[in-house]
Amino acid sequence: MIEARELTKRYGDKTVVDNLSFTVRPGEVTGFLGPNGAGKSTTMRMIVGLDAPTRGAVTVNGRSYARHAAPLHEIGTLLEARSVHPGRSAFRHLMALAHTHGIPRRRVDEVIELAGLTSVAGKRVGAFSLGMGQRLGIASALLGDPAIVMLDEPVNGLDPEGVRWVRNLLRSLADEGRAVMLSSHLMSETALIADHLVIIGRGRLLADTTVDDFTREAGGGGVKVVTAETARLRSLLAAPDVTISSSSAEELLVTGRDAREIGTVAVQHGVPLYELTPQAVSLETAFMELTHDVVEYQSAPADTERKAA
Ligand SMILES: Nc1ncnc2c1ncn2[C@@H]1O[C@H](COP(=O)(O)OP(=O)(O)OP(=O)(O)O)[C@@H](O)[C@H]1O
Repeated sequence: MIEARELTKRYGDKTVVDNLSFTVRPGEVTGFLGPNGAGKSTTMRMIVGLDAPTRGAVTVNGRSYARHAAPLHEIGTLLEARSVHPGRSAFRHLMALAHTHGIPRRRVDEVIELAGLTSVAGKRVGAFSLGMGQRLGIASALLGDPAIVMLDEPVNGLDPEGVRWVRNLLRSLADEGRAVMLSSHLMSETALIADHLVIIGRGRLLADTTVDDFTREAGGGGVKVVTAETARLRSLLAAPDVTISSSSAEELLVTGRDAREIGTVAVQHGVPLYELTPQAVSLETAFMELTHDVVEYQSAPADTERKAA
């Protein structure tokens, strides 16, 4: 479990992490999201003691990272700027790490296989592709069989097979009871992997919620109903707290009643429905809405760029 309490980091007069409290629980994948410069990497660095908080604290399995005698067994990490000696092979890199914790060679072989690196284990790390480097980073994170796994942008540079591998791996790590935290810019990917979301903007907590609740609440999207009897269904559903709009002859967008309620009314009155779809917004749309005001590096709208060109 990772517990951050009032975690704050200032660089000069700039507060990059601001009074941040959140918990990463065992058995769950927690997605850590925020626009560029929001403070995600700084927070992750503080979790593993690479940066010291200006105020507040963060613990890893109950104590600060530095107080663990064998931290690789507590938390395995993949952080963006990871230093791997380019002249070393993947095997030798992992063996060197294993030596620091008395981890046997058997475990090194295990994580090499788990990460799909068997055929390149003897190759110089300097010659690795971005994706292979990511796999090696994940293998290193898992070496100590840690209770917590924290990965900064783990699917960065991976091909679709690699992305699916990370997704399945993180799911199974959480299902084994580990606490998994990942940061990502890929909202749709995070929606597939994460159970829980911690979203920050300009260093502050914007949302601490589940993926389902987040998209549902941000959505308020209503329910799309397709039927040949729109007029009849409209009158059956009419109520002061119900809003119904229509974009075509057979399509209604109903807000104020969920799909189950609409379906029940339709069946009770013999109105055939061809479609009944809750309009949940995508995580990406919900994220953009939430973080719109706190984006540090705002791009110009595409049409402005075109005009300027
Ligand atoms: N050592 C440092 N000195 C001064 N400012 C820093 C330092 N490290 C980070 N910052 C600033 O802190 C802010 C947060 O940076 P951080 O890298 O934590 O954000 P992030 O959410 O990980 O961003 P990204 O998604 O782009 O990786 C940025 O404005 C960055 O410029």
